[in-house]
Amino acid sequence: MTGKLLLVVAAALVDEAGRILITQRPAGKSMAGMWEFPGGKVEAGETPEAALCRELDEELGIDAAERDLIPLTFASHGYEAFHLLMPLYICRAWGGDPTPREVAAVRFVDPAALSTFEMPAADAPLVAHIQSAFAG
Ligand SMILES: Nc1nc2c([nH]c(=O)n2[C@H]2C[C@H](O)[C@@H](COP(=O)(O)OP(=O)(O)OP(=O)(O)O)O2)c(=O)[nH]1
Repeated sequence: MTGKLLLVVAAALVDEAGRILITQRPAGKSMAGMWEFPGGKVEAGETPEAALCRELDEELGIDAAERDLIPLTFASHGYEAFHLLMPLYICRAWGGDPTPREVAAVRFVDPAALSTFEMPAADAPLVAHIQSAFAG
């Protein structure tokens, strides 16, 4: 492996209609304009669940409880500069309305439509997993 292992946590927020929330990366960041699952890096001394609740608040202004984060799957992907390890949680309950804060845009989309959005390479297996798990 070249580079370091980077631990990032992410959530698939699911609304009552079964749609999944994705956020758009803002200009100035790596992979700007791409769509992804909300989340971010786990900081030193933080649990993955605490990091995810913090990121959901910072990025979307929503209040999620750790007990409402259900492990779904994970991504393990080698980027040029680092290897990404990213647990993905499902979350169906939170407080507040998701509002773009540190992200360019927020959308709820049908699982089948997820593949029409440009997402980071690491996310392809996650999208496939969600689509098969949510196939109606
Ligand atoms: N939140 C999130 N990050 C993802 C996804 N897929 C994926 O490859 N990533 C990568 C992008 C970033 O390199 C890293 C998340 O870091 P971050 O969101 O906390 O930090 P950042 O955008 O400021 O990172 P960067 O500009 O330094 O690359 O994980 C995803 O679905 N959601």
